[in-house]
Amino acid sequence: MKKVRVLYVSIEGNSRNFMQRLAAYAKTQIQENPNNVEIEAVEISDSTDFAEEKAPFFINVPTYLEGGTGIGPEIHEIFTNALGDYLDYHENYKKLLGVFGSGNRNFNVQYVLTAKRYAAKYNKPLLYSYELSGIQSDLQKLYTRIIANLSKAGQ
Ligand SMILES: Cc1cc2nc3c(=O)[nH]c(=O)nc-3n(C[C@H](O)[C@H](O)[C@H](O)COP(=O)(O)O)c2cc1C
Repeated sequence: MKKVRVLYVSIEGNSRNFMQRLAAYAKTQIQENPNNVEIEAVEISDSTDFAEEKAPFFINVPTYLEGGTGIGPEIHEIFTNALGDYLDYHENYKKLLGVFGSGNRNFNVQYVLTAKRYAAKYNKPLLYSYELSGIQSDLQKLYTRIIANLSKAGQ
């Protein structure tokens, strides 16, 4: 059975909840079709040991920014930096296939800006974004993007 890792950050629990539901959703899809892909959701935090990723993977990151108006050059990421460090470790980012992002539309132009910034920094596509802990259709759409992009990458 094929399996892919999705590395994620979660400070307040929304992304963790989403990723657990995504892994459970993938299991239901595998029951329907054994060729579907299992999701290994891996939380990255300040206490995660760095490791070299062995296979292509995705990331899922919420938005936490600080500084200035929020969109100028003076902004910087808060709370998600462990993921950036993990991606840089042994050039893990070279195996990164794409980025999923979450946020809150109340932040207007800053909506899912962290994921956009990660995508731009590592020159990878932002494949999907959703609000807070997402809804069922987000799970379905994001899972479809995972399957499509794995296949595009020849996995
Ligand atoms: C201090 C703080 C700053 C945030 N800044 C943004 C933001 O700039 N843009 C955005 O779309 N969402 C922003 N959010 C919303 C979070 O990204 C959103 O609640 C997300 O689901 C949190 O994920 P988590 O619960 O997994 O940590 C912010 C939330 C907090 C608490």
